[in-house]
Amino acid sequence: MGSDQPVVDPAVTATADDIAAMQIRGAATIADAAAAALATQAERSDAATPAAFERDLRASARELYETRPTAVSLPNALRYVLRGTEGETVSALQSSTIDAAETFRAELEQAQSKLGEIGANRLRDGDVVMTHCHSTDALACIEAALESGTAVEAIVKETRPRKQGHITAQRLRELGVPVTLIVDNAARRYLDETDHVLVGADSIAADGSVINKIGTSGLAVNARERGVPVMVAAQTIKLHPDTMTGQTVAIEMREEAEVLSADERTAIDGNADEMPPLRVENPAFDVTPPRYVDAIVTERGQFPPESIVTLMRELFGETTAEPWDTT
Ligand SMILES: O=C(COP(=O)(O)O)[C@H](O)[C@H](O)COP(=O)(O)O
Repeated sequence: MGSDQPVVDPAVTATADDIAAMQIRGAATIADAAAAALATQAERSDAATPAAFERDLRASARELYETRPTAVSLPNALRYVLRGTEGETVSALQSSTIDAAETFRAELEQAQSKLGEIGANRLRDGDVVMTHCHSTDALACIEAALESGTAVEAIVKETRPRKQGHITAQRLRELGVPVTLIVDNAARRYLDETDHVLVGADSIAADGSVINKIGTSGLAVNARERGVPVMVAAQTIKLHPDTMTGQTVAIEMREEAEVLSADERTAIDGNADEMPPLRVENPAFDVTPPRYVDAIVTERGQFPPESIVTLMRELFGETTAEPWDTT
C-alpha cells in the first residue's frame, strides 16, 4: 500500500459493517457507535504526519457515513467529532479527536435522559402508549415517566419486516410495563384504546416532517383521524441541517430477502413462467408530514413541528458540508 493511501482501522470497518447489517441499529445507537469508532481510529493511528492522520480520519468517517443513508444522526456525529479534531502534532490530533468523541457520546446520553424527562410530562398515570419500531429516545420518555411514578401500558406494533417491536416489547417488560404486541395491520383497531402514539425519528426535516421507520406515516394519519396525539421523541442530533437548503432526506431501500425469503421466492417463481416478474420493494423509512404530528420532544424542550426550523437554525446555522470537508 502506498504511503498516500488512507489507513482505516479494522475496528472502524467492523463498526461500519455492523451498521450496514443492522447489528447496530437505531439512529442514536448508530451515532454513538460511529463516534466511538472514530475515537478508536484516532487511538490506534500510527500516522507519521498530521496530514496523514487527518486523511485517515476522514476516510474512516466516509466509510461509516456510507453505511446507511437516512438517519442524520450519523453524519451529525461524524461532523461533531471531526470539528473537534485539532492540533499541530499527531499526538495532539489523537487526543482532541478522542476527547471530541467522548464529549459527543456523553452529550448524547445526557440529551436522551433530558428529553425523557420532558416527554414524560406528556404522559398521565394509566395512559396507554402505542409504539412503532424500537426507539431509545421514545423509551427514555416512558422510563422517565415510570421513575416519577406514572404507570403506563403499551401497545407495541410488531414493525415488519425486521420486527424491531420485539425489542421494544422486551425492553418495556424489563421496565415492568404491561405490553400488548400487535401486528402492524391491527394498529387502527387498537388506536381506540390508545392515549398517545409515541415514536422516535431518524431525521427531522426543516418543515417539521418526521422521517422514521416505514409505517410511521400511516400510523400518524390514522391516529389523527381517531384523535390520538402523536408525539415524536427526537434528540436534536436528529435534526437534518441540509433540509434547510431544500434537500430531501434519502430513504433507504433494503433488500428483498427481508420481505420474501429465498424459499418463498423460489416457490413464487416456480410457477411463474408465463407471468411478468414479481418485483419486491422494501423502503425502510417514510415521511410523516408535520400536520400529523402534535409535538417533537427534544432535550431543548417540546416543539410543534412547524417551529423546529428555528431550533435548527440556532444549532446548525444556515449551511453544512460533508463531515470530511469541515476540518
Ligand atoms: O426507525 C428507527 C430505527 O430503524 P432501524 O431499525 O432501521 O435502524 C427508530 O425509530 C429511530 O432510529 C429512532 O431510534 P432512536 O430513538 O434509538 O435513535
